[in-house]
Amino acid sequence: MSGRKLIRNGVLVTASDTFEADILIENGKITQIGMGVVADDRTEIVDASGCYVIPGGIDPHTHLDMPFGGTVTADDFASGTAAAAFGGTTTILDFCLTQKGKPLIDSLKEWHGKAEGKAAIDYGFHLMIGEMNDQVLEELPQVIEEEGVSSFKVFMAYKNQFQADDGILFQTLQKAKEYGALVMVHAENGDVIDLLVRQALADGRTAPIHHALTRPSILEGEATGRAARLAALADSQLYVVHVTCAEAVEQIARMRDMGYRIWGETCPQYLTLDQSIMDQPDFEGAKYVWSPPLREASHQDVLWNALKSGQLQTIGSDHCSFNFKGQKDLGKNDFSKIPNGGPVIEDRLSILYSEGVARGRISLNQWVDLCSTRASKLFGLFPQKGTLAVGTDADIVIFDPSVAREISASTHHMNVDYSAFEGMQVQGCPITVLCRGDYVIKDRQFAGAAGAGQYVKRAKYDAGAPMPVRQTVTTSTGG
Ligand SMILES: NC(=O)NCCC(=O)O
Ligand SMILES: [Zn+2]
Ligand SMILES: [Zn+2]
Repeated sequence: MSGRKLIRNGVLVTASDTFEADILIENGKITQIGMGVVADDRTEIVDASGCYVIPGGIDPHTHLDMPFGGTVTADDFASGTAAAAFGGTTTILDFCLTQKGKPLIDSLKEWHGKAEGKAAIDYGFHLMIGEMNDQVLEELPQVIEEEGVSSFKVFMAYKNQFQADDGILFQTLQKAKEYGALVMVHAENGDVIDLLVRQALADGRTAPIHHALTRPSILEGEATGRAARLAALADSQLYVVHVTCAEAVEQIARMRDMGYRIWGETCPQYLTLDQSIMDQPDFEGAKYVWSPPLREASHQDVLWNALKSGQLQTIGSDHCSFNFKGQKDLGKNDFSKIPNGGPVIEDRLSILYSEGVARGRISLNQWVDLCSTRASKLFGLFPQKGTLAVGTDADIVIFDPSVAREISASTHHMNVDYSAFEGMQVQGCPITVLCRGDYVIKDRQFAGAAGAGQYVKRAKYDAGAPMPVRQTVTTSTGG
């Protein structure tokens, strides 16, 4: 159990407030917040002068130790969660893959086995739904009630691999409404993409840029709109992961305007990188193969505006790292064989602060909401995590906005041989990170332990609480 700590002289930032106060931590919880909190001689004083003190980041979208594209992600729960902590994240929600015919509970056991003894920060799981039958229907209530897994993921893409059909998605939405869960979708039209990919390869278009060109934004918009309408029909809630483009934002905004419970996440890569980076010589573009793909630069303004106006509500990393050498090069002669995904878990908060807050695109409080609080509320972690309040877990980041640094693979802590953001100058850095009152990062050094992270059972989705606010900002469709 963590000792007593008193964080002094910092500026506390929550999703709603910014104020000067001390924070007392006892037995892993916040027990006092106020000015002039008195410390006894057993209390360690942690000085946060010149820094923001924020709730630990919650990354709602990670893939650690995940088999994909004929290989396994470079980061497991040890390296991935340590890197997350360096970046100011204290809880991740990782995607547990399932297999047809295999009990859901067995897949969850497998994912527990990957995380236990390795995770340095707290973690929970989303569960993939790839089929719908009597066994799945029977297991769903147990997954929610006993396992504390209250979010399901349905892939509308990756044909012949993870893709589910509309019937499976619709029934998952119906059951989520009935039992109190949130359905997450990877929204791209997998059938049409599969055809476009086969046509490109038959024409000899094999380079990484063709990954992006065969997954046009209109197919993300179409799938997003389809999923949102199925959710509306089921009177259920929907969370669209990794939104990349104006067409998808427009669909989400329209349905939210009508009062539907539709939520959207985007990621640092879509806010800062554009498709042109994939068209480099020497197969360099493979480093930036994500699905959905990077878009033309014009989509970035739409995404920033959507974050600012509340049309998109969360930032996930979609961390899914593969080494350039030995993994990405599986697709040297065929872009469709390049493992999809990239390393982002460590850079999420810093990029959002630097490109968002420091450049005046979002407020400090929005930064905290996007990177922590909103995910906590949507995924059944609130108020235990995602805010600074008496009685909550002491998951706390001391963030120094005055530190200027350069992102680089030579200094990052992810177990991968390149950085997607190599050379990017960022303002601000997490200095000290506490998870339930224990140091994970102290003065920018790792001070945690593999296995110290705990599994968090999550509450059911609360349909009553987070209804969308009517939007007043209109979105450009990007042409
Ligand atoms: N996004 C990506 O390219 N890889 C991770 C798997 C997914 O989220 O679709
Ligand atoms: Zn996805
Ligand atoms: Zn993902």
